[in-house]
Amino acid sequence: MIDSGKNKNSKIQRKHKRCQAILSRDANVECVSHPTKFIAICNAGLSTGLQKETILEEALKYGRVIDIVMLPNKSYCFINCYNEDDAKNIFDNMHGHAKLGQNETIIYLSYIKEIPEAPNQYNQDLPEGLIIINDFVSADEERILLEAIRMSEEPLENNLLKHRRVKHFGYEFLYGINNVDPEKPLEENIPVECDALWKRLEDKVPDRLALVPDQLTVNIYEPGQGIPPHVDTHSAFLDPIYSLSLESDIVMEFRRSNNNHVPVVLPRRSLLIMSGESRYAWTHGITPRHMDVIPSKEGGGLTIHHRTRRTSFTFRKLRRNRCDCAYPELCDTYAAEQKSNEDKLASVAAKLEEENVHKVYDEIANHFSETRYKPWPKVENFIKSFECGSVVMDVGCGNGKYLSVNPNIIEIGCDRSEGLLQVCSQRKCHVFQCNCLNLPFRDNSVNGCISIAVIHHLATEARRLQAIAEMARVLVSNGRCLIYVWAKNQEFNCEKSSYLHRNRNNRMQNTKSVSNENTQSLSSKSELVDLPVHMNRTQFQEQDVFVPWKLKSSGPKSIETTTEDGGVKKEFLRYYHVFEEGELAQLCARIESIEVECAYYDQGNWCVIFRKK
Ligand SMILES: O=C(O)CCC(=O)C(=O)O
Ligand SMILES: [Fe+2]
Repeated sequence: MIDSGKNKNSKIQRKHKRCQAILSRDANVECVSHPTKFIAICNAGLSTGLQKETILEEALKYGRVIDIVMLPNKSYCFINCYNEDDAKNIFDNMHGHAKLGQNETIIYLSYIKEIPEAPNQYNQDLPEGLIIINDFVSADEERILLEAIRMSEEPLENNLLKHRRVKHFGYEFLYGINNVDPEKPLEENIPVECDALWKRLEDKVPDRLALVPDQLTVNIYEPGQGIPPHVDTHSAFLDPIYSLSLESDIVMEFRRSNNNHVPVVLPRRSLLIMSGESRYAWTHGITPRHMDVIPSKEGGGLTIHHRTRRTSFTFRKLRRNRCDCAYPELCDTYAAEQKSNEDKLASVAAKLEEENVHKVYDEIANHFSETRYKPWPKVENFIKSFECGSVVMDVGCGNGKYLSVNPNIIEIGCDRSEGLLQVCSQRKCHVFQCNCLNLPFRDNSVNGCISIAVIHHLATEARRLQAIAEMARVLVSNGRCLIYVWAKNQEFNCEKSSYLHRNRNNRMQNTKSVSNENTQSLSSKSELVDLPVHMNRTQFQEQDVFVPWKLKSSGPKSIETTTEDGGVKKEFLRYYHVFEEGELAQLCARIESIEVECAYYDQGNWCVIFRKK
């Protein structure tokens, strides 16, 4: 069907009305029927994929523009025109037309009373520490500097990858690691033609901002090229960083967070100084495009700047000490130190677990197994709640006492201790050896997990979290997991754990600080050392403790005492992290893929049941 002119007009009018309703509802903008210098354009906004420069380029064909206001995620934008005549001309030529962008959508214009608050303005409210010195070099100097770098016109291979040409002086900036190698200076130093700049800088800025750089990166941007948003690596360079813009103006975008975006015009021959917050905490980048919206030099409005080639000289001084900036969340030095501390701690923790958990359980396996035969009712109920044919994994299955409570499901046990696994095998249970930090199972592969009295043997929070995350990973969607850990508080709601019941002596003092051979060897590296040895059957005073296991036989890693009957008794020290109330549930809450269904106290343990989403 072909639209008659009349039909078409009434269709435009209907859609126009709908747009005005959106403006009023969404942006609280009042549309008026008479011309004003303010125009709203519907179907032309950031959410429809249009850029400011596209809209401005079109509008400038019909009138002068002071500003274009685009709001994040909106399908409309606003034009602040030079005067009503400019606005009328723009309105008459653009309203109902379909020429903006690639998607051919019809745009609708409305006169409005006022434009909502503009989020930011060019070069106003510059990021803290950002300075632009206009005309830092003369046209003659610009020519001399460009000659001095004698850039090859041939694009190099890695530069093709970066979509711009780059050349380094003094030290090479290694893009693979985003750093420099201070031990490998380049043959070519910063050209001597730059020397005069540093004296000039000294006269213009406070001493703190006047460095003599030892590294230069020259970037050549053809129209359409840019540099992705980045923070220059903290550990590589000192504060400040300089960037000299040659051959043409450019807009550099500074961002601190999603809604903290400041586009800054860098005029040709100006020097940009990034110091303090702007150097350490804001990213800077150049959007690859062919034109920029910039304030027009005359009249105070906006204009389009069609890019031509820009060459920038970025001068920096290598950092030879550690970065001690005030922005640790963005600092690679800080991140590397954190990582190294974490790695050290993890290695100490692994050793502690090896000596004071794995080896001990191997030694005491048979004796331990004799004391563990009665399933706890709530654990048993949990295992029995799985429907026929379910696969349930017992992570840290010990002597396998839970592996045969539900004959309708397939229960698989795993444990780190070979001694305990042997006990399981004798009972004909399905078991294998692994560490609960890395379960050799596929993602989403089991219906249930239990972990009874296991993760309290892991010596850092990160490792306890990892063990829970592993169980979450292997569970199918809607799969459930039950975790028991020893509670620091052995008496909850007047319920004394059986652990305390068994204490006949009711000793007052319940820890003795003994450091065995093992803790001494770790003591220089970790807080996890010199742990108190807990007196059996008493309340815990500390969260990280050694809990003794007394065995009447010989073996390593034990303290020997002579018993009354003259026999030799060995005391093995097991490492425990006993949990505070809420601690286990809080750990689980940090894993996004799961939901804690219930948390309770049972026989001196904190317990959590979680479900995979
Ligand atoms: O071109 C510029 O002005 C900046 C270049 C830059 O940020 C860099 O090389 O790290
Ligand atoms: Fe940079």
